[in-house]
Amino acid sequence: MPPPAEKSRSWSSLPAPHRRQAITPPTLVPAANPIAVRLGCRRCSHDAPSQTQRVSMATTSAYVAAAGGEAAVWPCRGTLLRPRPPPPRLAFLSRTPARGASISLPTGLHRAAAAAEGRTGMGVGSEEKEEGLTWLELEPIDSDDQLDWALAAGQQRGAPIVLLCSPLEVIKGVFGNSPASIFSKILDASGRGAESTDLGKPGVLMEDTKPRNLGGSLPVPNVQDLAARPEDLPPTLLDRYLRPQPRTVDLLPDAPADEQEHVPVVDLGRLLGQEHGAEEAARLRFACENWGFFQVVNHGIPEETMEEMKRNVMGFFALPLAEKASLAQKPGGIEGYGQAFVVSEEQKLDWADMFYLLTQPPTYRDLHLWPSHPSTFKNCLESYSAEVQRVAGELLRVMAENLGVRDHSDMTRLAATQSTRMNYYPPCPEAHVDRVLGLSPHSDATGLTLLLQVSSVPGLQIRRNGGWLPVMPLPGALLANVGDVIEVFTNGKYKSVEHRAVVNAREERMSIAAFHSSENGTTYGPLEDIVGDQEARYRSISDEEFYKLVVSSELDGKKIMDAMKIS
Ligand SMILES: O=C(O)CCC(=O)C(=O)O
Ligand SMILES: [Fe+2]
Repeated sequence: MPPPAEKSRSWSSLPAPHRRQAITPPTLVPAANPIAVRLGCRRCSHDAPSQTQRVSMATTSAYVAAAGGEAAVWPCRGTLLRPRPPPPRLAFLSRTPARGASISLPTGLHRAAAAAEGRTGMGVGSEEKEEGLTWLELEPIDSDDQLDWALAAGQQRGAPIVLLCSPLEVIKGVFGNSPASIFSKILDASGRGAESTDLGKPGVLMEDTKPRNLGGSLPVPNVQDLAARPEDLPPTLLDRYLRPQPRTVDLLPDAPADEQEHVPVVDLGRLLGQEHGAEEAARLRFACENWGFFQVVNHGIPEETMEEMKRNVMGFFALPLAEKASLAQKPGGIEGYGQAFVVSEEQKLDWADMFYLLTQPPTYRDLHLWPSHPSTFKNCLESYSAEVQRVAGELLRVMAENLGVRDHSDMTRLAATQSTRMNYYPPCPEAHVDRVLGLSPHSDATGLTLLLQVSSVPGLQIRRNGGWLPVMPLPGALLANVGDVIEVFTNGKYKSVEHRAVVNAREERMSIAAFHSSENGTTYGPLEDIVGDQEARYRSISDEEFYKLVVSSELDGKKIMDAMKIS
């Protein structure tokens, strides 16, 4: 669904109370307090009742990330922030388009101003009732002077400022100035200078969009529900799950039982350390070149975080169907509870349900779809997803080194976004188990996947030497695999590997796959440093075009890569 159209607003068109602030404009001095700057959006993906609330939702994650704080967010109902001490550095966060630049300040001051005018709340609605800091839009900025004014206002109030920006061309049009000079002004005003951050490059406007809707899947029955009453499964429906060929026939003929030990293991602690770094990097290179899959151990994610994530996912899938269904995918969208990649009534269906969420960066999240039960789910997913994203970034950096990519960010940008797919494979009636698959053969259409298996029930199989090799993750390990985007970036040097999930007659199985990719609005194509003087073997296309192709296709081996190859 397109975002709600924003009312066009300008400084002078604002109602008077917005402008009546007792601030002496502008004498910019280096700030004692850091100013949090967010290049972001003034819209939310949902219909908030007021502009103000949209802004407050959009700024939440910026503030939280900048302040290193915690937040509990209720879509359209306001935001409760529990700030922690300010961050050591200025943070540039992710970006989405909006019509104009604006600056936001904490609401307390607005409340004071509103109260002085005998008004209550300036349209903040339920936000007023929450304790703690909330955010309000202060003013749109549409000139250099106004920017100075707002920065000075922020300084005077010692308040964190959230700057919400438009796409690059709008900024250029409005300010007639280069974005870099605007941002260096902000950096100077913050007293932080041009420090770099983990989240972006200061002085560089990173133009971006919230993910566009790239399409969805045809609706399918809920498999957990079908599995709960197999006797009611009509033969015509069952037929949609039964594949022509028993799954056992294509198992690797001679796969020794212990073959899975050969899926390479990479020790992240060693990889990042001085002493064994080179040795471990060679292991990573070998895994990427020869397997496309490896297990990551010693990754630094606290065991408790992993275990809690598993408990929450189990708890979520154990909820009554009606409660899960309240988080169902919307028609034409992929995020939420349901299934993906079903594009025709004829195709064979997977014996599984999935719950899919955009998890990083925080501004990409649709918090409507984050479950309230189990009550720990949201916080847990928040911590888990950040940890996993860190691991992805670290692995990608060493991959860049291994590949001789000079600017590591060419690879590490593939950890900029993350989506999390929680898979639930119910037990399948014994009589059919051999002809039913939990997840059709596919390669992952993103950059790097990190998979956490929830229990010890086996199910994952990878394509190897012409057959299917069962893989059982080591306890506490994450299973990593190279996705299609890395295959394209590396011009085929690292290949994504087909895999599938089989089902079990008696036991349910769950897995949590975190897919990492670049921000929206980029191009996918072979990296120059890798192609060198050779031929590019894959086409370069926009990520949007790429993902539209992915979402509108049935999961079918490496079909997407075939479409990307230059023949
Ligand atoms: O459940 C599994 O082990 C595999 C999941 C997977 O491949 C996916 O979600 O893409
Ligand atoms: Fe996968």
